[in-house]
This record gives sequence, structure tokens and C-alpha cells, in this order.
Amino acid sequence: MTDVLINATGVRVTRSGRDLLHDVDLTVRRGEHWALLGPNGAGKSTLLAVLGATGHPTAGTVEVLGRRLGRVDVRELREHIGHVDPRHRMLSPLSVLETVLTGLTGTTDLMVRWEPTAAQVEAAEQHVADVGLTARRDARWPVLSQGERGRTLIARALMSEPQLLLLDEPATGLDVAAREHLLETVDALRHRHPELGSVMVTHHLEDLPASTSHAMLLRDGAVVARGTADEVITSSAVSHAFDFPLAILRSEGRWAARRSA
Ligand SMILES: Nc1ncnc2c1ncn2[C@@H]1O[C@H](COP(=O)(O)OP(=O)(O)OP(=O)(O)O)[C@@H](O)[C@H]1O
Repeated sequence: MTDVLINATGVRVTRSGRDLLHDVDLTVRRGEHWALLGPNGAGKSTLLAVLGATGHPTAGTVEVLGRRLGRVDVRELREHIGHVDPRHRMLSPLSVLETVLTGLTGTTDLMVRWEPTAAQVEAAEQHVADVGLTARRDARWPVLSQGERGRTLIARALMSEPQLLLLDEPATGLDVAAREHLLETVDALRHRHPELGSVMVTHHLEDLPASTSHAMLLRDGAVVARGTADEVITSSAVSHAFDFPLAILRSEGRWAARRSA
């Protein structure tokens, strides 16, 4: 199988007569971990929805995992994509382990009359361990901290053994320790699954894991820069995208931004 996970060309998304995205090209290969960066309203979530087969492009072609959007059963395609959305709505107070198991059915609740096999429970327990939540496996969603919820949703996304992982602002709302823990979790899973590719949306460069290999900057629905993280996450490109003078600092593989003098 080809190592191209996403091949998007000339993507335009028009809603209510307005272009939210235009002329967006993106190729994501196995082992690549993309950051999708840009100011509020730039179109990041709109693009992530298209890549996750939950939003439809108005024009352009989008191939995800070798399937062309508009020509495939999107429900079947979504089963192969791990989508970590912090706005995930929980209907019942499921435990961490139960929430992770819902990743197999792609539902927000456990399905009635559905019983996981022993092997599936074992896999769920392994993913719970991998995100550092074994001690919290029976804790219920309403009492989980924001960081624990984020890590639970990553473990949930891994249940379907996805080839592509989409992460929408996973560090938003976390304190600095919880953020660092979450980013370590993301780094570790990328290391453990070298065949995986991922796209992470974030507003803050400080929220990027060190394993970020590529980046795309969006502004007003258009691509400002796209390429390796080193090429793209520069003071001039990021300042242009955010329309604000920023100095980008890189230290021990991580990024930080501050107003430039
Ligand atoms: N269904 C819609 N109809 C009209 N406009 C929309 C629709 N959905 C989103 N928008 C607008 O499209 C623009 C891009 O939204 P999007 O959520 O993709 O941006 P974003 O880069 O993810 O922003 P943020 O950083 O604030 O989350 C915004 O101005 C938003 O208000």
C-alpha cells in the first residue's frame, strides 16, 4: 500500500456563500506528524473536518487512506481514522475503560446488546495503560479532569487501529503539567506506531509535541506556508499568518512564540 494517507488538491469549502477554505493542497504520508496552525477563524477545524470525512469539500479532490471523498461510504472510511475531538459529547457517565471501548463501535455510548470480546477488553486495557490511566480505568467521565479526558479520547481513537490520527486542539484547557503529560503521550504513541500519520490543530506553538515533523499555516482560508516544521515554523511565516510580529524560539525540539521587538 502507498504511504500517502491524505492527498488533498485544490480544496474549497463554501458555506453560506463564503469561502472558508480555498486552494488548499495537502499531502500527508505515513510517519508524518503535521501541525495545522493559524489564527481564530483561519479554517483549521473546517479542514480537519474534511480530512476526517465529516465535512464535505465544495470543490477539489480529497483522498483519505486511498479513498476519494464523494465516492466512498464515509462511515466505513471514518472507522479507519482516529479523530480526537475535545468537544466529544458523552451521553452516559461511562468509565475510562468503557469510553475507550466505544472507539470500537464509533459511538458515544456503549451499544445495547454489544459485548466486547476478551481480546478487545485486553486491547482497551493496553491503550489505557499506554496513555498512563491504568489507575483511573474505572473512574467515570464526569469526574475526570480535562487532561484525563484528553488522554482517554486518544486511547479511544486508537481502538480502531487507525492509520491516521486527527487531533483537534487536544491541549486546550489543560494546565501546564497536564499539557506536558498529554504531549508526552502523543510523542510516545507516534514512536510506538511508526506507520501512523497525524494532523494536529492548535493555536499555540507551545502545544506542539516535539515529534511534529511538518506544518501548514492557514490565514483567511488560504495556505500561507506548508512543508517541514523547520521550514514553516519561522518567525516571518508565523507572523504573516497571525498578522502580528512574532519571534519563534525553538528549544529542545519544542516551540514558543512571543511578540517580537
Ligand atoms: N457552517 C458555517 N457557515 C458559515 N460560516 C462558518 C461555518 N462553519 C464555520 N464558519 C466560519 O468559517 C471560519 C473558519 O472556521 P473554523 O472553525 O474552521 O476556523 P478555525 O481556524 O478552526 O478557528 P478557531 O481557531 O477559532 O477554532 C470562521 O469564520 C467561522 O465562523
